[in-house]
Amino acid sequence: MVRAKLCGLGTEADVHAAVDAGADAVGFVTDVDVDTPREVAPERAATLADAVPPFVTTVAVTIPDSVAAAVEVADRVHPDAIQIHGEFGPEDVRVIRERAGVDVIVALGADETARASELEGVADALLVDSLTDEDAGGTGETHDWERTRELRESLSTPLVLAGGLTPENVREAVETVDPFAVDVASGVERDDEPGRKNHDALAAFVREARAAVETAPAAEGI
Ligand SMILES: O=C(O)c1ccccc1N[C@@H]1O[C@H](COP(=O)(O)O)[C@@H](O)[C@H]1O
Repeated sequence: MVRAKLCGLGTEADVHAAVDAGADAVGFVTDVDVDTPREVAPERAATLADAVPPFVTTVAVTIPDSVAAAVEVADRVHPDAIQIHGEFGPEDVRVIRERAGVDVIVALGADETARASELEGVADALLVDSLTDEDAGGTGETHDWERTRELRESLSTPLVLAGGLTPENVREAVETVDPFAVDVASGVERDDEPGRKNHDALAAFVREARAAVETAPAAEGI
């Protein structure tokens, strides 16, 4: 069954709603040098992560400008995993894993197939997103899912599908790409308050993702 990460949470109420919705992972956007309504300070991310019960993975989502900055975010937030955006290579990821002592999810663009191969077996997961020129996510834009399916088939590292997912399109996205997990930020937000979550949309997103008919070999015949 596909897993769901609900990302960009900024309040305790949104954290509880995400957990109640059945999230497998929750994300806190912190230390990103871009303009986004989802950013929280590392200390706030740590407080929110503290409110997450066992069996739900906490993820610090960040755009660090160095390996040391990535480790510092992990040290300040104490997440279960860190999601790094930026031009990090396999050796960087190895060092971050070792120094931070947490799983490392590397965000990359859907066309970065060579980089994905380099990071295969080094990163704990690869998150394929529709990134901006600054390597940021949260764009609300989808990408070519057929291509991402081909990438997924070429990798054994878990692939997380992100970028423009919503309760309305996530079922088709899962059926097309067959990812390990899906990730959403802007597609489950309130219209009247950017950055805050629509709690009905959080529940609908998880429900729709899990309603998808999956086609991965591991799921066949079960
Ligand atoms: O959400 C953000 O604003 C953000 C900023 C900087 C780096 C990553 C960010 N978010 C990540 O992007 C995905 C996809 O976002 P969306 O669903 O297209 O809005 C999100 O889940 C985060 O992992």
